[in-house]
Amino acid sequence: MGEVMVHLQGVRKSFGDNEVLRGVDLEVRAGEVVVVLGPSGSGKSTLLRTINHLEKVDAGLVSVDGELIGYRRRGDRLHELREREVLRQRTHIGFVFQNFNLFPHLTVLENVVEAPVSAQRRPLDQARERARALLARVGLSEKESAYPRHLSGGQQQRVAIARALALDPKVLLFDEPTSALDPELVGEVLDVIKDLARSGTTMVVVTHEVGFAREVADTVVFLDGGVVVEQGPPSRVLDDPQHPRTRAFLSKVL
Ligand SMILES: Nc1ncnc2c1ncn2[C@@H]1O[C@H](COP(=O)(O)OP(=O)(O)OP(=O)(O)O)[C@@H](O)[C@H]1O
Repeated sequence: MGEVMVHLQGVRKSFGDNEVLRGVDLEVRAGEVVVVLGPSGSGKSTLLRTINHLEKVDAGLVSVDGELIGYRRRGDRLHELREREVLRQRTHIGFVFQNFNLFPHLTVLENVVEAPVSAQRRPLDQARERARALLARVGLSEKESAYPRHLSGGQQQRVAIARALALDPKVLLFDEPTSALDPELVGEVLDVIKDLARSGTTMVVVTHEVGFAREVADTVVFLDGGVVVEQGPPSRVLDDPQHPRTRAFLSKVL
């Protein structure tokens, strides 16, 4: 495993009086696949969203590749980053949403080309060439001229993964990437994520797929009530859980 790529320290987040994250520490190293499991409402999506500043933290620090997300240190004080700077940082972080979030009026190829051209100012020809290579990687070369509405959910999610990769992210975040899919389409999306894991992509995956966690995760993080109650290799957390909350969760889902 390489250097620390994502670092969360004492992260807290409330929505009104609902305290959703209650002091989360997390470290993700380059090339590591971290799978976050936990009951519904435990704060998994919120945790993921703090990593690219889609949610602003109330307390604690988040950094990606050594850069503070949302804040800059000046002397010993923290100053909030301007929106432009947050957007720049976000281009180093790929995010794959549950519901794909493709642009409906753009073709598959245009969806993948859009971010590197608009957010990273890459030349169009170069972005197109890279997008075609990524569509080949997710097995969708023949669909480059189709519109999202003509694709299955699994195909749309594979386009969304290609789009996230087009930014050459330092880390790729997945928020329940298969939970909006019909069961028969889940496998094709998980296969793409497994392929990325094998090639050393740094990833944080929030999912309910315990089998996937067992097969792919280097580290399983179990979140409950906004705190990490247990973390470690899948062989330990899933097969020999130490915390009663982890045991209770696994007895329901396995
Ligand atoms: N933007 C928001 N405004 C208000 N409350 C929110 C917001 N986002 C999340 N919450 C609340 O935070 C809590 C945790 O939500 P979160 O989506 O992070 O949990 P989760 O573990 O991902 O759940 P699930 O597995 O059901 O997706 C929930 O009570 C939710 O209602």
